[in-house]
Amino acid sequence: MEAFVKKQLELLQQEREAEIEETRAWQENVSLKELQRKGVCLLKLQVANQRTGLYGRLLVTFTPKKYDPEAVLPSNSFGSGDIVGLYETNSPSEPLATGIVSGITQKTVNVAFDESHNDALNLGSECTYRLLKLANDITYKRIKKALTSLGQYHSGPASNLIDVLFYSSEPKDLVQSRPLEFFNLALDDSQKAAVIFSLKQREVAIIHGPPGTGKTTTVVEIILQAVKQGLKVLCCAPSNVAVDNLVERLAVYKEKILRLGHPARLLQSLQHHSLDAVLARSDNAHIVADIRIDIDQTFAKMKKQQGKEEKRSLRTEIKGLRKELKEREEAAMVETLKRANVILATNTGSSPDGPLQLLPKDHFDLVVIDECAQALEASCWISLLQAKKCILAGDHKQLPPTIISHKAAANGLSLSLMERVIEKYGDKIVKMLTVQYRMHQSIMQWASQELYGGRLLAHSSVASHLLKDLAGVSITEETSIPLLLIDTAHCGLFELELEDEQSKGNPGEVRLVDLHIQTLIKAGVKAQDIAVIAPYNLQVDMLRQCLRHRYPELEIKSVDGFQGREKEAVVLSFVRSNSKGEVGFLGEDRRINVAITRARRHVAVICDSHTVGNHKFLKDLVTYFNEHGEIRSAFEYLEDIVPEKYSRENDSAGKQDNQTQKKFVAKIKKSESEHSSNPTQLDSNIIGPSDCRGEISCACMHRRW
Ligand SMILES: Nc1ncnc2c1ncn2[C@@H]1O[C@H](COP(=O)(O)OP(=O)(O)OP(=O)(O)O)[C@@H](O)[C@H]1O
Repeated sequence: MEAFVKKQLELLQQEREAEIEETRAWQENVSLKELQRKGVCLLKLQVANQRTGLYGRLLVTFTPKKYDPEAVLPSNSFGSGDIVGLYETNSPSEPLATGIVSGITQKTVNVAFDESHNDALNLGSECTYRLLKLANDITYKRIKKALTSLGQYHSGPASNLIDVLFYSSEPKDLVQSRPLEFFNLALDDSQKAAVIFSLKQREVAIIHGPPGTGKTTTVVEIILQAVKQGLKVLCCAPSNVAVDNLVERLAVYKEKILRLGHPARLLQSLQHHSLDAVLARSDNAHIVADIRIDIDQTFAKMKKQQGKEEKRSLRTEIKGLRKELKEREEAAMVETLKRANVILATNTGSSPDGPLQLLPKDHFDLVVIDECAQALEASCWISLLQAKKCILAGDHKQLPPTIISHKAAANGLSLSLMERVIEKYGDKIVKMLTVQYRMHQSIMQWASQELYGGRLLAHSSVASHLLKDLAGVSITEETSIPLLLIDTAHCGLFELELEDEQSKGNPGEVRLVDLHIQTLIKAGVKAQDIAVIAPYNLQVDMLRQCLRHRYPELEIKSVDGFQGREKEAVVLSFVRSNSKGEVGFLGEDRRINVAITRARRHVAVICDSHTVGNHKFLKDLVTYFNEHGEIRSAFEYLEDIVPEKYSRENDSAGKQDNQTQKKFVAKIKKSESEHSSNPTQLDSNIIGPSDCRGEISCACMHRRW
């Protein structure tokens, strides 16, 4: 364990340095205007409104400094929960304060500033300000602290758990428990088995939930059963979205739950479960509300005051009121925390230096970590040190946590706790869910064979569902097939080669995606039921530029950004098409698994089978589509393709013994004769290579891949 802690601390340091370096590299070398263009800075803002909100914080609404009330903010990447620095326009270096974005519209951005800051904050309505997105080092500090505590842990509630997770003792024999009465009567046998197994294990149980197998459904049942047994549960996940998902699902059962975390970061519909909201409903609430009114009134008085002395005295008064507010809230906090049966937070939000420090060390009986395979192991130790037993849920066959430092990732930072422990103990501690409720069986079968030992079964409600079965969708060729591959091999639709661009784009594939989307929409499939997914951010940008204005409800995202989601139809653009046969990070099996398994009824893959065929896993995918789906050549879609030279096509067509290749040769010949007499133009509505280049140069700076 000591060796693990030492190594993790080193790797974390490398990761932190890589992140700082990345941020510095693109922030230092560019002007503020350039930063605004890249979406990470908002210039010339004015204060439209400021009030005490979000449970005692100063909430400031900023708008563009223009006299036109219709003025909108420039396009930006600000989102709820982002940490931002507030600067005066004319003072370039130090921020006046840091805050958290609590909401953003086209015309306004709301920022919540904590009490410690807003004493000093005196924002004038005539001044102009800028907001800049900042890197967050709180997460690193908390993870580091947890690792240090793990290294120094001698005795406490988590002793046995630590021994098992670091292999100095075996997971203990099962303890007997009485037959369960399930809350959710629809659970399937594999889910029931996972619930029973998890409750019986003494130190650790793992729920392996392949895509769509009801992992969260199972975790919710486990939590409800644990509470029924009188246990206090701390439930975590690496992201706010995943935690909110659990809060939403548990709330249905009217369980006593409490969500920790800055209210600005929580889904609005769930804010009433937040600690701040529960406190606001506590017996102290009236007194607290009165103090808040006093704060607002004193604040308003202070702003009108001209005299320095009076201002200072009012500021002191505000400080005193805030102190009283805090003390009263803290007293109520202990009571609220103790009353809850399930406390939910992100991994880092469960830090014992937050509200949880008010609880006794042995308060929790069970820690549940959902989406554990996507979390840094070190971040899991923040909550794990607080209980004697843990249940981990996730799927280590999907994408691991995002790591910036390739070196740190290669040396073990991307290995999740879940994967590490499964490697050691295998079936002794794992139960896999085997019935999936998302995909048509042909879509599922590929993932099952390749990654899940052929153990997945499609539930009868989804096994043969197709797009044509959806209300309002007509029966066409496209809506009647679950698997379609549009092959660009030998069509000359190469990826862009740009020296200063790390990411990849492929304009030809953008056109093919567009045409396939048009076909689906024409058949009656709703844009909101379709996702377009590409592994590269540059391609995502290009696809958005081409499609967004026509189909605002179409979701276009990177693979990594779509993990955990599903859509009726998914169109994938694999992008890579080059003479060297390079597939880059498309060669990560887990990324392809996530991409394919987002689809419920239809998945269309657009790729160059010649290029991706150089990678075994991708080649097998193409073969699978060949055997179980429909394959079309890009020639069937684009009239204006100038085929590649015969030398390249000959060599692969001879090697790959499949019908597609034969089809292509025929197509190439046909197309060649047509093209020689009928050169066509690029459709002016469709993005072409020259349109894309402008977008590339301004979108690349903040991209990892
Ligand atoms: N036993 C069941 N009977 C019917 N439907 C179920 C069952 N279990 C899960 N589902 C459905 O399957 C879908 C996926 O469930 P859930 O969100 O729990 O899965 P998940 O594994 O957490 O998802 P993801 O793969 O996105 O992580 C939901 O629509 C859920 O209602």
